Amino acid sequence: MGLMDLCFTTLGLSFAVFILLFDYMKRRKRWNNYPPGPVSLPFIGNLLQINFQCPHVLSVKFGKIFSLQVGWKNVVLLNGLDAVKEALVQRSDDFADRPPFSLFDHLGYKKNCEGIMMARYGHGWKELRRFTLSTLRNFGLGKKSLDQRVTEEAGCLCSAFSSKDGHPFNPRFLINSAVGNVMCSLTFGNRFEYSNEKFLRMLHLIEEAFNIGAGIMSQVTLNMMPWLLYIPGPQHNIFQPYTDSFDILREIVKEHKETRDPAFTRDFIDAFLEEIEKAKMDPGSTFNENNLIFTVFDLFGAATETTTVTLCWALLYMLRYPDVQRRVSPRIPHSGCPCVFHEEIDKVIGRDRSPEIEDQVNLPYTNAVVYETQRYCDVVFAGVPRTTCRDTEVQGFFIPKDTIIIAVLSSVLKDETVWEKPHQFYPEHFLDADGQFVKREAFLPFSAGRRMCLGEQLARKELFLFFTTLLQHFTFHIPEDQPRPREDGHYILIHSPDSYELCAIPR
Ligand code: HEM
Repeated sequence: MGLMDLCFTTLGLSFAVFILLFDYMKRRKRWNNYPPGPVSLPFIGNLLQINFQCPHVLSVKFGKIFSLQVGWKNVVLLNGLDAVKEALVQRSDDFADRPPFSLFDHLGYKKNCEGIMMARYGHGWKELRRFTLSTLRNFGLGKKSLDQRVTEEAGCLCSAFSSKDGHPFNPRFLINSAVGNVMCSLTFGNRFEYSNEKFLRMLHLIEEAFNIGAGIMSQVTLNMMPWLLYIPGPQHNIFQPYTDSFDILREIVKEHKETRDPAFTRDFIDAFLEEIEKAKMDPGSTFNENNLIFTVFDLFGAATETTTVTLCWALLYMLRYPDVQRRVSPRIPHSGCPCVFHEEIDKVIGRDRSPEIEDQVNLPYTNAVVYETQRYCDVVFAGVPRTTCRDTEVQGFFIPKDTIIIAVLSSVLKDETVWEKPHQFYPEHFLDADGQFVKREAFLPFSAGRRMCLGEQLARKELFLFFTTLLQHFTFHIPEDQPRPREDGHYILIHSPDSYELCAIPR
């Protein structure tokens, strides 16, 4: 071997040792009492050991609070009611941040212009969340109340189901259109026909963007290896549905600006434009036009998939558990079981008027079925990632600042120490001995604490009113010659049912 070769080999080896040492230092845990976890591999950490469908499976070995290494990022998973509640509720402030997400950095998200879902915890997020909550909650804006908008849409959804004349169909598309329309009504001031091309394209783009944002490529690969975005390749295609959605929203905002009457606020976009006007002199304000686009996009993304998928699960459970369906709405022939709850919808609401949100208190069984659907299908099964804003602790474990936190909601909704039948569909979880509805502390499908779901009230209304109106008008059957739909489904950020068909028979 020549001197030159020897030099290169020594240099190469030194470099390799340096890189391995650097990687080791990055992955080394220098804190006492940091949550335990599996041994991590150089550079990729525990990436190969993560079970994306059931992230809490390692808790069997490491306990309810355990750690993972994803690349050089420290991740801690919290499982079970006690750990999740202590972190998200009792130490709400410490766990209120979101991790940086390189996908969004490349889309132009920056301080005070990062929408609401992935916004870093701070003044901008607080201001925007307060504004969004009060604008959606006090929807005295425009001519119609929020309840009226949902009820009207539930009627349109029933007409669309009727048009299937009892033939088999997959309900997902119609439900998604109805749920999307409620958001359109709140944010743009009007609903669309389910066949409107612009509307369909927007729903399609949002779904595509949601799936991309939730996919392995953006969640893990681009976050771990953001340099991939600086070289050409198919990874750049992931931005298209986002930029196309932003273009559609930009056009809608432009129309609003042209037709806006400052004396009359029609919808969320008008209300936001008013805030932009007020904040004109403040260059650091969170109320700016790009942030309006990102916020509306977030609202659609957060609201449509979650609510649509939950309603699809609700109908799937009605097919799988006809006894439950019969108790909610009695027209399915049954074999002589006592009719304690059976006539609930017919008895309380009848046929001549639409269900209203006030009916909830008089429909304990129906309400329990909706709650149990959310518990059992655990749509957002691993929550949305959080980050610690400062050094903190949970259940005696030390968790340093900037740790990514996964509060596994599924482990709370199916916590074996809390629920009587955690792995069964059992509406009685939400009923007391007298058949009255009871709320449960471990019912956390919307998460908890500072960053908990902002749309809970709206989602609750939609789930109850859509479900009750559909059950008032139809009985649901599995189409002849089709198998009973499966209840395991698939997991990509949210837990969705595999596609299935049903027959909606008018009652
Ligand atoms: C069944 C329906 C829904 C479920 C299960 C659900 C669940 C969730 C969950 C688990 C989170 C993460 C909270 C956390 O980080 O701890 C979240 C956040 C969020 N949700 Fe929902 N959601 C639903 C419907 C909606 C609707 C209808 C809206 C729209 C109005 C909405 C808007 C949001 C927003 C904006 C956030 C981010 C909040 C923040 O970071 O401050 N969600 N949701």
